[in-house]
Amino acid sequence: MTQLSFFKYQGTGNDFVMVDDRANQFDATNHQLVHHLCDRRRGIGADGLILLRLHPEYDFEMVYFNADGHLGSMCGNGGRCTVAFARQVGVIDTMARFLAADGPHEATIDADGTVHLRMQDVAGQEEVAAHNGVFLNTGSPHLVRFLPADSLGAFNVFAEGRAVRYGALYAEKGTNVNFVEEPSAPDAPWQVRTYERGVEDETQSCGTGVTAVALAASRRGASSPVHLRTPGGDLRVAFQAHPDGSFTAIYLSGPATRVFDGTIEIV
Ligand SMILES: N[C@@H](CCC[C@H](N)C(=O)O)C(=O)O
Repeated sequence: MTQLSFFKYQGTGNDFVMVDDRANQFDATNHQLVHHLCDRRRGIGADGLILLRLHPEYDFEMVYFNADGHLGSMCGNGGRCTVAFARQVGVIDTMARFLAADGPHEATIDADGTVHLRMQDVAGQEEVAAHNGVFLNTGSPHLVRFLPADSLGAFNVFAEGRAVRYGALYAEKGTNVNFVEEPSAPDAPWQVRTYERGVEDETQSCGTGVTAVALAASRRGASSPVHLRTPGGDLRVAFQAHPDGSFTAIYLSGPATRVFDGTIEIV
């Protein structure tokens, strides 16, 4: 029996077990252990687990696992939390250049703790008639489906999201699925609920998901920055949209909070 020290972070309710693995001691192939640590009844409980590792060319590397114990693709909320964590342990001050699953990222931290995370450029988006939505890759794959006014609150995100995630179109790799309601007034936020692949449930918020929604919304008239409201809180996405359908200078901004820390026995 050994003990693992961990920190718990959350960004708009998307929560993560954070491990300082600068000594490179965590066995990243131990999917069962990651799954156990993310278990809300038997472990610490989280939507994912993140290792903060050193990297020779960057301030640090972020290694992200979904709650199912397997390596995930990019995690926007997790990225913001890792930046806040890197500052907590003294790896960075208010600016970071780090490596994640989808490549390099830059970030800054405001005095109030807001983290601005630069996302990878996005080449475009694809109409998906079968699901009445659009598909984009913002570091993670996302289907965005727009719903009629006043329908998001009662919408069955779990059942509908799961059907798309495991459906014929995405069967091989799966996708995250976002359901969106357009703002009722010009300055109101876009409302988003997300079914997350790898968590296999609705989460309180998804950073790469709201980024996908903001870019899809720009094709429906929204201009940068787009304000988005998730069940776990508000996020902002700024970007430059180009005539060829691509997007650059994409920034995801929002809070990233340390919740608690501790140690857990592992076998
Ligand atoms: N919560 C994340 C999304 C993580 C990616 C995902 N679940 C996957 O691997 O498909 C976020 O904030 O972006």
